Amino acid sequence: MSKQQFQTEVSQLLQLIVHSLYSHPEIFLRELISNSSDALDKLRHLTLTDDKLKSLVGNGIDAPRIDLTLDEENKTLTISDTGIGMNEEDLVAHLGTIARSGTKNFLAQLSGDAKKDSNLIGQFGVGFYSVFMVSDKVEVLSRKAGEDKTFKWTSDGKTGFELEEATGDDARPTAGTTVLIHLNEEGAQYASGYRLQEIVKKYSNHIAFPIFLTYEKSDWNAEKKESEKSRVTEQVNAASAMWQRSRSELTDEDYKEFYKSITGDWEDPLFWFHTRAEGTLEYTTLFYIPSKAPMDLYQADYKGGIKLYVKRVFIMDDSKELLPPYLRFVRGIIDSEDLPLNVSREILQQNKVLTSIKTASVKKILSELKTIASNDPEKYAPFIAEYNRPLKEGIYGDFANRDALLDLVRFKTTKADGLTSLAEVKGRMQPDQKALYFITGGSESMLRNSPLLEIYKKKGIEVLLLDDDIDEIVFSSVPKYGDLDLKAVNSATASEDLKDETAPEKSEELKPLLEKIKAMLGDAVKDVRASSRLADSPSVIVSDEDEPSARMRQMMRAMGQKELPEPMPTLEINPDHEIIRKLLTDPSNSRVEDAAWLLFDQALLLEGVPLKDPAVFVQRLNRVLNQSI
Ligand SMILES: Nc1ncnc2c1ncn2[C@@H]1O[C@H](COP(=O)(O)OP(=O)(O)OP(=O)(O)O)[C@@H](O)[C@H]1O
Repeated sequence: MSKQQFQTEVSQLLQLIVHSLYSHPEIFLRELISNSSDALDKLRHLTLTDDKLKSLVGNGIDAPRIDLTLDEENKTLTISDTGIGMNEEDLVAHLGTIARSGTKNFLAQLSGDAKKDSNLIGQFGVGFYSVFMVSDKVEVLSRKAGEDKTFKWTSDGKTGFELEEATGDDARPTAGTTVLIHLNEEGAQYASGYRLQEIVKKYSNHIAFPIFLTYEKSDWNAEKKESEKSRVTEQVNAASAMWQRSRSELTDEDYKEFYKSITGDWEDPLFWFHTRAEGTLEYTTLFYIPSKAPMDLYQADYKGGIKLYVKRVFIMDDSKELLPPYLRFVRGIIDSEDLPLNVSREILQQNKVLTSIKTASVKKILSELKTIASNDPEKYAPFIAEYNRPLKEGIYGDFANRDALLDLVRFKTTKADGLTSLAEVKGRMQPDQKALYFITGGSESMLRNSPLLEIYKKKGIEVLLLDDDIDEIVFSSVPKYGDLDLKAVNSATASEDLKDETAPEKSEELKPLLEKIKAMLGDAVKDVRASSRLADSPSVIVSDEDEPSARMRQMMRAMGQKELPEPMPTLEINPDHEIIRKLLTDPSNSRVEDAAWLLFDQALLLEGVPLKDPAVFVQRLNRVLNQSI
């Protein structure tokens, strides 16, 4: 028997682990199962490629499996696999040192602050040594495939380990590794078959090899009216990483069942996108679009819907880092071959591998949706009914994919029934139309009746009706659709587009009246000018491109922004309207002041802006009413 010290780095790492770096000691099982799964993967590969090992299959190499055996009474758990195994040198090298480059560097970075260090260690990975969170004595019996001897490695996880050749009952008849764990106080909770099943299902359900559990099972004997204990061996995992199979092997039913098993949803998903990437980065993604938007879609503390796996080992399932927030309704899995197993949430945020996977995944989801939208609008409609709004958030938040998202979002317009795409609106443009126009700021019926649309109706120009409360914020940040300008109908530049030749003359004639009204309205307006966009209404409020509109200001205030400079809207007057004509022919009319304020207030009301002083408005209205009756 030889007694050996751990490499200094191992001792340091062990110290760190045992001093509760992990808040979930249960992950020890995930780590050991994952090691077994790796060992089985390696041997599987060799039995396919190495003639000597190929010949040993069935005679020294058993069928791949992982066995968990629980001894409830003695509080021991063994994890045994039929994988590649380790010889004496391997055991020293793998379970006595940390061979990874950068280990020293990593340990030097540790600060002693458990929280900070746990993030770092997440990136580094603790692997096998995590077993010492639940045990003070671990025995490893291992026999390397193709060799005869079994070696026994024993350690208390403190200073070092003992190594000897295993004989008698300890000698393994076939290749593989058995890890015998004497559970300590912390680990005693895992001396339960039910608990182990739960952990295996949670973390290792889709490990590609069968995992069997031997434990003391209690069954209710109805006749005797008592529970009976019996020792049983049951397979506890599904043993198929469904997403690792090729698309051609899988039926629609397979996809739907798997969706239901991971989401608990009763309904079938709308669509799914299954991709395997090979090259610099290797990963598989399987994304589903639920037929109904998740209940928490609009809650700040929504749960992310993507499960992250590393080499088929479950890592986490509620991270918000796996897809951008606007795709929070997507469900499914990302399985990476390149991430470390212990990747922590904090690490995920800056991990380059994950960033690349995320970028590619977003592109994939959006392009698949685009294909459905163009090939099968009927299939696309229920998707839009549920998810148009989150896509709009993407237009605002995901600059890199804005163009793709603009093509996916659907709109109400003044011409089309139902919803339509920007591409379709573009296709219906008038020959001399200079831009695409939209109107925001109220309910659909308010928008449809807005005076701002009068001239567009007259000219046959289609206008997008943006009646969602986030539309104004979203679309004020989108200057273009392709090479076409996108303009709000109440913006000054939209009115430029509509100007006709007669306008300058009219504005000359109107000048004295405009100045008079401006003087009367004082600080309430920035300017009063002749309008080129009104047909039936006498007045309208417009705002400058670079200034938030009246309604936007209201929203900003509601969201707690108090320091907003007072809005200075511009009032536009329709030179052809009867009221204005009357005021023009009788400049000394005593009612000009009331008229000026009423023209302004009614324009505000149509914009959906509440009046600052409704009482004054009503008094004025009654005065004018009284004079006219
Ligand atoms: N069941 C096993 N069968 C064969 N070799 C094993 C087994 N368990 C561990 N090993 C060997 O010990 C090494 C160290 O394992 P450990 O879990 O500490 O790190 P890792 O698996 O390499 O890294 P990580 O767990 O961070 O992915 C493994 O790389 C492997 O070579």
